[in-house]
Amino acid sequence: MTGGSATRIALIYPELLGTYGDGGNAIVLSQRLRWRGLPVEVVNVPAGSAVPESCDIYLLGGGEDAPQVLAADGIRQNRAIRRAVSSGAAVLAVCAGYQVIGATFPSGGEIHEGLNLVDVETRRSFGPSDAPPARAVGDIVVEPDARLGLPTLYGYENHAGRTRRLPGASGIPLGTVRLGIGDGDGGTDGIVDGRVIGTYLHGPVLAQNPALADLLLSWVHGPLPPLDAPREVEVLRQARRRALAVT
Ligand SMILES: NC(=O)CC[C@H](N)C(=O)O
Repeated sequence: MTGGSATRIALIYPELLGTYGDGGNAIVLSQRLRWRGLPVEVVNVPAGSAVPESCDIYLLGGGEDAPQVLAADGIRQNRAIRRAVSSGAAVLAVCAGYQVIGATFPSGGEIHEGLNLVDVETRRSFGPSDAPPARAVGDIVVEPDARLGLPTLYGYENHAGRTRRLPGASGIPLGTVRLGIGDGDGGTDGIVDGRVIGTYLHGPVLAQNPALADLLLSWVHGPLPPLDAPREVEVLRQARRRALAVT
């Protein structure tokens, strides 16, 4: 994006993908820009409306199985997010959003087409047994891939789906699960492919992990001025680390 223009943050279909409070990610991103004196515009994209192509960061949150089908169908009406990504936009997709940006995901006993932005697929189970695993509910702690230069990620998860990379998938897992389930493939959570991030972490994830917010912002803005962030965030992160007994 160019020098003085506002960073545009699109909150996609919050009525369908807002069940778990992930709309807070838009608040965190915009506040971290405002604290730095940088202009920002949050673009609320109501369910069913055309997704604009002109945004810098696209946010998709978590939702229930049926709403996420509606969301995928609506977003697919145009290819705005795909075109924006190929022009340098970033995406943060959480839980249902993560499933939706992949190739396929389950809902109502059927497999639905995702947006194919990242090379993952989601099912109720990838195991041999007919009985799917229990819903993944609780705290989740992820050690991010070292290449991302991020500290430990904290959040909570609440999902039935299990996600895995497709053969030959591009991108890297967001990180290694130290507590919780994540993708459920035996150790990873999420994907980072170019400027597209998918993850199972709610929280909102950017409120608990401001370094991840700044990574997204730096991708679309370039180097960010230093920020004298409120100390409370780090105090809360340390308290969380101790409470979860993750060393
Ligand atoms: N928290 C969510 O977004 C849930 C996603 C999806 N409906 C599942 O249960 O797997």
